[in-house]
Amino acid sequence: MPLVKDQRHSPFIDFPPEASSLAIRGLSLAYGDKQALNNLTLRVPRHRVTAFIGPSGCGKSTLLRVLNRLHDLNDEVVRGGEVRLEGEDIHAPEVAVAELRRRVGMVFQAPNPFPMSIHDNVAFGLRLQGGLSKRKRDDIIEWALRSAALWDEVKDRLRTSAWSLSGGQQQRLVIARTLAVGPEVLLLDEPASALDPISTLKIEELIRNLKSHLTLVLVTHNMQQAARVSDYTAFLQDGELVEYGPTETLFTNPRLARTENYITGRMA
Ligand SMILES: Nc1ncnc2c1ncn2[C@@H]1O[C@H](COP(=O)(O)OP(=O)(O)OP(=O)(O)O)[C@@H](O)[C@H]1O
Repeated sequence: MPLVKDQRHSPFIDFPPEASSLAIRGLSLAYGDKQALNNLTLRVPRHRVTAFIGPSGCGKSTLLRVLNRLHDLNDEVVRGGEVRLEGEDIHAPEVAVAELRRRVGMVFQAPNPFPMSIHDNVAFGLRLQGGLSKRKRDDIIEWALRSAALWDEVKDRLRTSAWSLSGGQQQRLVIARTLAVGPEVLLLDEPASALDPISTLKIEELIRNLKSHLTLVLVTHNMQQAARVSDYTAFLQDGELVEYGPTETLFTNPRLARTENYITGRMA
């Protein structure tokens, strides 16, 4: 992936606009008096995995939630700056939030399948969109379950309750449900932190595979996980972007002492 400026001495990587999916500029956010994000500027490259890491409370989830406008209903939130998805301002008045959330899907820490069958979970968003024949819908459901590496485990019991699946399978079902409506970006907020090690590895493999056609943004507490799955890593502290670079560089040769102290565990 080409970079737009000499990265040897800068703690910030950058990408040309045509290689980025999301462009965040001068983004600040406060919950009432509590400043959570402070003047963040970064671009998220298309069809790559970008990890947000940093100590608890540094603003990782807040930043992720801005990207599909999950703060909209919180009257306390005051935001400044802008976020562009493929060049379009996501906060512009003409943007339909439901369509934005279709394009920018989100998966949370705890798997949250709906109380319905495996099939109906994946069909849910497709039915809301309407306009598809049953045959076409079933093809998309199979494609989404295959893309989420779940098809072989559920193809003979699509009509059973989603809650009969294991936690790891439920999380892959939620990913399939999100994929079914054709997002361009997938936001993952600690997607494996409630899962056992084997399920975690499956989710990580899935994340790596999905970047062939999706842009992925991963919030994780687990630095080994960020190192295993992401191409680029942004380190946040106290609501500020401290360093942003190729994951390998950030973990083996960080530019700043603050980053090094965090990744070596010298700072909680
Ligand atoms: N709904 C909210 N109302 C008020 N303050 C909030 C709210 N959500 C988060 N905060 C505060 O904003 C700051 C950033 O929180 P955020 O959850 O984004 O951090 P984080 O890096 O994701 O933390 P963690 O790793 O613990 O999940 C914290 O000080 C947090 O207490």
